[in-house]
Order: sequence, then structure tokens, then C-alpha cells
Amino acid sequence: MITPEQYSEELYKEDEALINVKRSLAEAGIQDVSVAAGYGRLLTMLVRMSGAKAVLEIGALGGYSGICLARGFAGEEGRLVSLEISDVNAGLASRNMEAAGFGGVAEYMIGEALDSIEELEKRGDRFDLFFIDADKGNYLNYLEKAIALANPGAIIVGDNTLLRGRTLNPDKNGPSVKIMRQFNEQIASNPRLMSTFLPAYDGLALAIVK
Ligand SMILES: C[S@@+](CC[C@H](N)C(=O)[O-])C[C@H]1O[C@@H](n2cnc3c(N)ncnc32)[C@H](O)[C@@H]1O
Repeated sequence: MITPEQYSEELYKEDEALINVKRSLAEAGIQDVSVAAGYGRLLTMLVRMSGAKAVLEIGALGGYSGICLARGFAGEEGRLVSLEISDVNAGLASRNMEAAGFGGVAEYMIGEALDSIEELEKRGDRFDLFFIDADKGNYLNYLEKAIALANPGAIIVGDNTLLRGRTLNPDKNGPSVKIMRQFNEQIASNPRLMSTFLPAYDGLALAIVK
């Protein structure tokens, strides 16, 4: 028997641009922790369905999710700001975005994401969709900042909310696990959010800022 995730991936094969991201990560010796294929497709659909024009991605890696997000923009109006601590990763993501036909769509801000967010706050930038996918220890901070930078009705997506099962395991209580549980609880109970939790792959939190 195959898993539901494998079945989904049989139905929807990754295309050349996304395969290229994976190939480039392997060639650079960088661990591939790109968003799962099915959730990448979901990101495209969320951007398209919501009509988001300004998207903030926290964690670029090789540009897999960046391509998925940019694919959701209808026409040429969309703008992606991507926060990445590694200049090597940001360079790779930028090249892969360009190869996928999205050159110039993304602005990469290199450094600690929280510092870059401070800069965005100073610039007065606001966003329609957030994809949180960087260091797990800052997920609660990223959630707080996303709510602060959200346009009304903005979508917040958080990846890896199950931490490969550690979130569910009462014997696992490391700092990232504790923060991820708090993040999931905040997403579920914050009165400013309408939300749900998708348990496929490594878990995905999905919320709308009311
Ligand atoms: C899970 S990967 C992102 C995957 C990417 N969103 C995708 O699906 O293609 C996490 C990325 O966050 C970056 N990162 C980790 N800590 C960070 C921080 N404090 N500030 C900014 N970026 C960070 C890592 O360098 C890595 O590239």
C-alpha cells in the first residue's frame, strides 16, 4: 500500500522547474528540506485563490516554495519578499526562481529573519500571505510579526508543525518542540485568527487574519 501523500504525488508530478531546485540542492550538498510537493501546490492555490499580491516567505532554501508561491500570482503584479539567513541559499533560490521564469519577482533579504522583519516594519510593508518555514525556535515570534504585518484577510501558513512526530510525542520536550506546540495552540485559539491544521506530510498550519 502506498501512503496518501505518495498517491497525491503520483497524481501530480513535479515539473522540471521544481526538479531543478532539488537537483541544484543536491549538487550544492545542501540538505533538501523544501516544502512537500502537495503543500507546494497548495501554496500556489492559496496565492491564486486569495488574489495575494504581496507575499512574505520566511526561509528560502533553494527556491522551491518561492516558485510555488510566485506561480500563484495572476499576471505580473505579485511581489515576493523572501527572508534567508544564508547568502548561499538565497543565491541558489534567486537563480532557481529566474530559471523558472520568475526573475525579478522576489526580493531576498539576507540575515536573521527577525532583523529583516524589523526592516520591513520600518518600511511600512504589509503582506497578503505569509509562509513561515525557517528556524522552528522562532515560530511564535514569526506568528506574532505576521499578524502585525498582515493586511486584513491575510493568510498565514506554517510548515513542519508536526516536527516529524515530535510535536505529538509526550516524551519529546526540547525547546523547538515546546515552541511548536505553543505555535499550534496560538494558531488554533488566537481570536484574531480563523484557522485549521492539516495533518498530512509534516503538518501545516493554515490561518486567516480576521
Ligand atoms: C526548511 S528551509 C526552507 C524551505 C523553503 N521554504 C522551501 O520550501 O523551498 C529553512 C530555511 O530557513 C533558513 N533559516 C534558518 N534560520 C533562519 C533565520 N533565523 N533567519 C532566516 N532564515 C533562516 C535556512 O537557511 C533554510 O534555508
